[in-house]
Amino acid sequence: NHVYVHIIAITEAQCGKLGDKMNTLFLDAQTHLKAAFSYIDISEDIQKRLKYPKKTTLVSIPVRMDDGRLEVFEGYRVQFDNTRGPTKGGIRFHPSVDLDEVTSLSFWMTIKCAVAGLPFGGAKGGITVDPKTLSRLELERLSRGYIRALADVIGPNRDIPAPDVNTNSTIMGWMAEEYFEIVREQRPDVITGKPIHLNGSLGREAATGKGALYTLLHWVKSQNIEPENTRIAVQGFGNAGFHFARLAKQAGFKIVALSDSRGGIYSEDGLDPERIMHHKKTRHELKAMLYCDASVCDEAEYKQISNADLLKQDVDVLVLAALENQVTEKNVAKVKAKVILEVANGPVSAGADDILFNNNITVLPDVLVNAGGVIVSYLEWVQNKTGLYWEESEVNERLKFRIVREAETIFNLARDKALSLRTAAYIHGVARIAGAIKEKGTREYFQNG
Ligand SMILES: NC(=O)C1=CN([C@@H]2O[C@H](COP(=O)(O)OP(=O)(O)OC[C@H]3O[C@@H](n4cnc5c(N)ncnc54)[C@H](O)[C@@H]3O)[C@@H](O)[C@H]2O)C=CC1
Ligand SMILES: O=C(O)CCC(=O)C(=O)O
Repeated sequence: NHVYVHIIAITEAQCGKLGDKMNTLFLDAQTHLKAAFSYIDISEDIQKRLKYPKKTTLVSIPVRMDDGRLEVFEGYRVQFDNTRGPTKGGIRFHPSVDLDEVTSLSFWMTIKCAVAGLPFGGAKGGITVDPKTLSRLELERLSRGYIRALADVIGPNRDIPAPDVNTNSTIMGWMAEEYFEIVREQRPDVITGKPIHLNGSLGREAATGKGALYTLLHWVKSQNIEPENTRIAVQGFGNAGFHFARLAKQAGFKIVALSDSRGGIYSEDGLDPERIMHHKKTRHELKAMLYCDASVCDEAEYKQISNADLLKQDVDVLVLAALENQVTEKNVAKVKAKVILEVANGPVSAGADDILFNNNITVLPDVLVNAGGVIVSYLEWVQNKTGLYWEESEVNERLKFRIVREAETIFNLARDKALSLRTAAYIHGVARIAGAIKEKGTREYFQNG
């Protein structure tokens, strides 16, 4: 029965019916594609091609648990489109991972890699698991099992995974090592986001947050706004949210609210993300800051807020750096921020996005804002392929150059055509994908076999 459900799910994903059946994220994500199509001269064939994931793989991963039990986990890898190059995208470990979510994330990766001008298509993977319930050895066995199950599907010139929610450089290191064992060859270019000691790139850890900051800085400059006069609330205090908050404070912005999955804190005087991360690491929750002695923390007054409260803060910029569908038609009316910075993938639903546009709230879109991660992953892949490793400053320069260049194009397009920044970003990315599909010739589209 279990296998049967998997086969049905794959068939439906391949037939593009996934959205209709599950009626959720993938269908919502595709709305932006439709909006972009109306501004581009793009054939019906190409439009149709972009609605279907190219390849969907579902695997079961048996793991021997520490107490001797065998547990079987569900794993996914969706390779959405590889017209512009090998597919690329992270691996998520989370209880909510399912085919709908992974397909949507693989679609966003396809648009993002094109927006960033990288020679990659898009993919995403995941395992339905709460990694917090596993021991370190169970986590390693699960990570290695994922690669054993998918070794034929990924590859340095085929599909290159990377970290996403609840995965990190350590897990990428285990995965890369497992792949080397299978292919009997050292191929560091098979996975990015690896530890520095295992041929990872300097700068990858902070790249997503840093890219988001470069995009925001370019935006405030275009609007003649000073960082010092800009108050920010950040939802999500993991890899992307923490590095963004840390670097934004350094750049002069005032971070007044932060949250993680267990709740948030607010301070009118401004928060220090590095100090808060230190407390989170020792006490395992961001709110630990609330209980700590003022002499250990600092003089600021902290107030506890809920995740829902964070979204309603009267700030200049609301940064969404957690999961998808955080601002929807249900809560969008409560958003008071003037700008939303989408560091997470898909944090604003399509319906909410339209309302925000009509209310003159600027949304800086995920496919541009969080592209810093995959841009530095690309730089890691290039370094692995050439064997020549760069200084961190060189990596950061290349990241900045690329993301600011694409941001400038998108900001100009949105201004000239009076479009939302998201529609402009999709037009920019989809035009590159459509160009590649067209140049590839007609074999796939007009002939059998
Ligand atoms: N890590 C990377 O390089 C990239 C990550 N992203 C996206 O950024 C987002 C965050 O990813 P990471 O930082 O890597 O994951 P992470 O696992 O390091 O951190 C996620 C954070 O979100 C928090 N969170 C979860 N649910 C929440 C809620 N309802 N309210 C507030 N906080 C909540 C968690 O407690 C955690 O602090 C995801 O959408 C991911 O796809 C995008 C591009 C690259
Ligand atoms: O670094 C990468 O290859 C992909 C990161 C990712 O999963 C994302 O941008 O959502």
